[in-house]
Order: sequence, then structure tokens, then C-alpha cells
Amino acid sequence: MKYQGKTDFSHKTPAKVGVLITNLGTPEAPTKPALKRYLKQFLSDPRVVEVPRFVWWFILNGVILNFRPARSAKAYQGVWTDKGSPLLIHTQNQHKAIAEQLVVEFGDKIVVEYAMRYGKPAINETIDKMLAQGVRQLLVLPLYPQYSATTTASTFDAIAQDFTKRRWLPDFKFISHYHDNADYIQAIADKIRAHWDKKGRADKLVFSYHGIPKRYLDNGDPYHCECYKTSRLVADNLALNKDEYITTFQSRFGKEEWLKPYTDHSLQAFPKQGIKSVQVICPGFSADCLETIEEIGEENRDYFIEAGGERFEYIEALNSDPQHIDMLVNLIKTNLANWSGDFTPATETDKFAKEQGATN
Ligand SMILES: C=CC1=C(C)c2cc3[nH]c(cc4nc(cc5[nH]c(cc1n2)c(C)c5CCC(=O)O)C(CCC(=O)O)=C4C)c(C)c3C=C
Ligand SMILES: [Fe+2]
Ligand SMILES: [Fe+2]
Repeated sequence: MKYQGKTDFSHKTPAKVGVLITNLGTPEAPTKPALKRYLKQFLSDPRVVEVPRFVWWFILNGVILNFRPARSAKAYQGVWTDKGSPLLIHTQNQHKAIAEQLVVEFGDKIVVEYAMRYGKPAINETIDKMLAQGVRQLLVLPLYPQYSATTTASTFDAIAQDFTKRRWLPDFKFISHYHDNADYIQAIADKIRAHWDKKGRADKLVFSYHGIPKRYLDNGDPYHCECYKTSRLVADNLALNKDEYITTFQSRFGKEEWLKPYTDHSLQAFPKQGIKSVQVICPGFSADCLETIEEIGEENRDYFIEAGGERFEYIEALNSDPQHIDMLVNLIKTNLANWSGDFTPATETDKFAKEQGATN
């Protein structure tokens, strides 16, 4: 059968609303074979690497997947915990805390799940599980505050791809960004304030975001603007003037130009400009992961200190801070507002079902 459907549908199945939170995904283990599987799926995504497919196939399979997995596995070993990858653990904790709040409010009318764009739990398998529980209205929230085609649109692609195979689609809503959401800005600003209360201020506050190739910005990706807007709104909230903070971009991959200024180059240049202490926050990461713990907290710290910097502090991601969870729950509830009413199937269908002898 071309389209999948339930052949034993019962009109007694209560219709539910589903909330699916997603993030990027992470390897299953910090090992070379697991990294090879993860990187192959991730870097084969045409949203991530916009290079003609046949050219990229040779580069990916001939070069990258022969060298990068070993190097990346080593980096992951440094951040791996007893419970697994930090990104997965934080996402699981976020899911648990969000679900608890929503279930208190909506009871068994709501199903809350999490999935990963790459690796597990996979988006298609999770949607399958949700629809099997009677979800007829599906809200998806990718945990990327700033929209980028490389992340947000790629998540949409995975859902759309799943939907092409289904017979009965749910109502569907997709939150494409929340980079300027007032509660999100407040949560980031309060996180910085809490850090200042403990450690005092530094010469510079650095907002470091994951980069993308500059070509994607030139071709219309709004990510760069959304990062700058987040930084500006947080800086306004903290009453910072322009020379007290900077927006930079980290995690370059490959040889072409990426969004500038680069985080590593900026940190290396600061000590010569008289900036001897920095505090770095990564507002584009809703959860700490390899790119924040290892790349910022270790690699970039070393660059700064080696260049003559004296004090380097990384301010953690919002992870499952209560203020972050409340902010995400509010965002979800706002988007569920006109969905929280009647979930029952259409009357005509019921009438038809009755004529056919159904008992509901
Ligand atoms: C062409 C390559 C990449 C683009 C474009 C890109 C965009 C992008 N990524 C994130 C968030 C994360 N990326 C993470 C890891 C990671 N990213 C790339 C490449 C690109 N990312 C690679 C190859 C890796 C794997 C690690 C490595 O080998 O260096 C992670 C961490 C995942 C984890 O398991 O901890 C996150 C999160 C965003 C937000 C973004 C564009 C906006
Ligand atoms: Fe990335
Ligand atoms: Fe990195």
C-alpha cells in the first residue's frame, strides 16, 4: 500500500493533541563507528551541505567519513557522561519537565514527545507513536531559537517526508523560531545576571552562535539577522552599550567563508585590544552539547588564555532551568490556544459510522 493507515480505526478512540519537541541529535556512542553513522546522516542532508550531490558524495565518502569520525569521537569522549551524550540528556530532561506541566493542564488529551533530526529517537518513528495514540493535531517545536534552513527547515523536511507516506494527516503547526520571544530574551538576560551576581562582570560579554556558510546568508537565510536581534534584545534588557558585548559565530566546517566575526579569532584578538576577561554565552543552543562544552568551554578558552587573556567564563545554556521550561511551555500553550477545544471527529463521519453499525 502506498499510503500507511490504520485499518482498525475505532470511533471510540479519543482524539488527542500532540506536542513534539526536537533537537539536532547526537551519536549513540563516542566511538568511531557511531560517529561515522551519525555524520553520514547529518552531512548527507542537502539542507546542511549545499553542494551538488555527486560532487559532495565523493568528498563525504572519500575524505570526510574516513578522517572525521575518529577525531570527533575523541572530542565526544571528553564530554560524554555516565548517562550518555549531554545533548540527549538535556533534551530528555526538557521533555520530562515540559510534559509534566502540560499534562497537569490538559490531562490525557495531550501527548508530549521528543525526537532528534539525526539519530534516535527518529522523527518518523516518534510521529508514528504519537498518531497511534490518537493524536489528530500535532504541534512541532524545534528547539532552535533562531531560524536557519540548515536546522529548522531540515526538521520540517523530515516531517514533510514522513507525511508523504501517511493516509490521514493531523492538523499541523510548526514553530519556526522564537529568537525574539520576550520570555526567551528575559531567560537569557536573567541567566547572565545570575552569573554576574556570583562572579562579577568581565571586560566583554560574548554572544557566540553556531555559524553557517556566508553563502547561505547571501542566498536568503535569515539566521544571521535573528542572531543579531537576539543579542541586541538581551543587551537592551541588560542596559549594555555597544562596546560591552559582541556577537560572534563558532563551529566552522570546511574551507569556505562562514558567518563572521569568528568566535575563535575574536577571542584570540581580544587580549591585544586590552580585553583580558570575557564571559561567553551561546543563546542559539537550547541545551549544552559538544559545541558549547568542548568547543567553547575548552578549546576557545585555551585560545583566549594562550593569547594573553586572564579570565574566561562560559555561561551555561538554559537547559532545563525552570525559567526555560516555563518559557517553552508558554510558547507551546500560546500556539495550542485555538486547538484546546473540540478534538472529536467530524459529525458527518459519526453519522456515517452509525449507519454502518458503529456504536459511538
Ligand atoms: C556544514 C556543516 C554544518 C552546518 C551548516 C551546521 C549548522 C548548525 N549546527 C547547529 C547545532 C549543532 N551542531 C552540532 C554539531 C555539529 N555540527 C556540524 C556541522 C554543521 N552544523 C558537525 C559536523 C557537528 C558534529 C560534531 C563534529 O564532528 O564537529 C551540535 C552538537 C551535537 C552534539 O551531539 O552535541 C549542535 C547542537 C546549529 C544550531 C546550526 C545552524 C544554525
Ligand atoms: Fe552544527
Ligand atoms: Fe565544533
